Amino acid sequence: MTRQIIIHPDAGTLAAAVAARLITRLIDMLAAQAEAHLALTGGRIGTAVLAQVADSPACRALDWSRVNVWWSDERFVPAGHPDRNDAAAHAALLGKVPADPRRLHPMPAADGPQSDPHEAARRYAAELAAAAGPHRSVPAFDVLLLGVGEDGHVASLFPGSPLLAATDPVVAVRDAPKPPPTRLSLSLPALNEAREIWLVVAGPEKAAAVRQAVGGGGLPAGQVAGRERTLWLIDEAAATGLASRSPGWTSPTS
Ligand SMILES: O=C(O)[C@H](O)[C@@H](O)[C@H](O)[C@H](O)COP(=O)(O)O
Repeated sequence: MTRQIIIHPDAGTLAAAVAARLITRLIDMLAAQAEAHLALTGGRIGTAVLAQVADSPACRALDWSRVNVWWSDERFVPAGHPDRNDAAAHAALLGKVPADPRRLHPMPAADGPQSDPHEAARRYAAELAAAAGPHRSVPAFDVLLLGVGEDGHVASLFPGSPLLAATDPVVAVRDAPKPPPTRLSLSLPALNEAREIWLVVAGPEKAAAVRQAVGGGGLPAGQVAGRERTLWLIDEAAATGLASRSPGWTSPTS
């Protein structure tokens, strides 16, 4: 399993580079398999990546009809609410590509049939299991994108939360420090089923979390690892103070 830190000059370059990397990775994967499973998250840089994917001429080279799209977390608000991560993803990308609607798997909304977040979490877990294949509870996400909060959270798993020890694939979050407070999130075991996890991080306010997570400091962001590859894709500002050789990580300068 490779662990790599790749640093880009600024947030704009980072978003464009991650978009190019994602398109190429998905094209390569679809050359070897019938379908791909992509897991999206919310947040500014995550959404900026999706917008850059949509703007890339290479976007049309990807057979979107074979891409299953999941979410690693979602705000538990009514469907279509601007706070929804799937609303941001649809506006940035999914509404602009010929995706197969049957392969788009938004998390349940607060105004849906499961008005209780725990019930909604169970329903999404069932949807994941149905697509997972034998002996699995979630698909082996080919690429799972994550943003990282200033506090080192990923998806909607926050530092100190008892949900970090959850084993169910999907958890209901009631007291998220980042508004809105009620959310759904994949658990750490579900996140770590991914073949590749890409943590995309920009801004000086994230530098401390990056250093601590990469250094093994116990933050949620430091507890995710792809089964085949873990990439930290960050800009210079978020790399502030990062040792040029972080133990156990390779980087272009190493
Ligand atoms: O629902 C959310 O808000 C995201 O899932 C969350 O995990 C986000 O990715 C990070 O908070 C980083 O967000 P920024 O990139 O906007 O700082």
